[in-house]
Amino acid sequence: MLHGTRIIIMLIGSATLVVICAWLVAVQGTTQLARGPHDVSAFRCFDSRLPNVTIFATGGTIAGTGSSGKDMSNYQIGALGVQHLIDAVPELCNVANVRGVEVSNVGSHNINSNMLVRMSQQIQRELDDPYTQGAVFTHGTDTLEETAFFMDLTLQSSKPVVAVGAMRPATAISADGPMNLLTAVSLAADHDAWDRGVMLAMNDRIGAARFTSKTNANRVDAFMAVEQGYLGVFENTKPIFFYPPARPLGHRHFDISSQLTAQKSLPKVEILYGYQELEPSLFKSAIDLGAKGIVLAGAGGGWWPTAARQQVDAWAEASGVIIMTSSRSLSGYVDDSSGGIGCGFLDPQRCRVQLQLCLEAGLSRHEVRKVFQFGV
Ligand SMILES: NC(=O)C[C@H](N)C(=O)O
Repeated sequence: MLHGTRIIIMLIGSATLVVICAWLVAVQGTTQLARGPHDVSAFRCFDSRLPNVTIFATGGTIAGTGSSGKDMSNYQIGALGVQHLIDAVPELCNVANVRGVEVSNVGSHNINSNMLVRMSQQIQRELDDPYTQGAVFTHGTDTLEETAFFMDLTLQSSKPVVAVGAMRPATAISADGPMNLLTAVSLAADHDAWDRGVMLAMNDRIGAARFTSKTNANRVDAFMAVEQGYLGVFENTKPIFFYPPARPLGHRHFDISSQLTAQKSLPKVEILYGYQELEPSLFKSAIDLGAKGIVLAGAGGGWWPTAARQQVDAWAEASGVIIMTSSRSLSGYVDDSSGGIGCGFLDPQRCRVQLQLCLEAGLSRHEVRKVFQFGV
């Protein structure tokens, strides 16, 4: 009898222990995410089994509204705040715990290097947070590629960062913003997306920030990586990659965490366009206005009129301004043969961004050449 009671007591004790352990594991599971730096109430909805993804909003057409469903060019940019964008896609709650941070609400033609620096520092802090699994930033599409490339060069983390925008305002019939946002968050929440740098999620496709550009001013399928191709696609909203994770050759990280204050802008770099009968005095004006570097969007492999070239070389020599040569063609490689430092595979706008970061880092002309012409 005594023996039987002892067995029953032992059984009850063990069962209680199991229940307590299970409860502790469950509680630990929920509190681990909830206990993060963010109050759970900051999330639109919260499920401890889902990853935490932060959405940084900057404005653009994705946050724009027009007066009618067919208005796709004359609309108000930046009419909607980040919470509105999140609330418009309740399906986000099945994918991730999303939290919105409004960085700005402007058309992307008004983004400047000071805003880029601040946003990069904000996103980096978020990625360093163990409770955050990925980040998304919404942005106007016109200069999306510059911001995405800047983030690619300055952020350091295995976690996914996804750039997203829309070609149609939120009020348009068949607005593309909500689906683009859902795929972007799905990508940022997906473990297969780790170690791939900053990506773009536009029109059911995944592109690398280094190579994907806006190739059409109006159409929904505006973004392409003409030469290098996409990284993957979305099937429904699930990201499917073509290849395992990799970073492009020539990728280099620029640490902007310490040397820049939030008030500071990056060194001034101008872009000039190459054409028949190019007027060289435009370069002189850019130098006189304080440019530390000039990128020429030259013809073909970076060519421009020989007389203009010689004149500009003399000015550059006297002033110490770095002249870079890129191409006005949609894709291709530019080396040093047409003069200046060739931008390699980078288009003029990306060449400008990388040169700004090189100048900020204090690199010499020789070091700048090495950054752009890796492997040559
Ligand atoms: N589709 C867009 O987002 C274009 C807009 N003008 C912008 O870049 O802000």
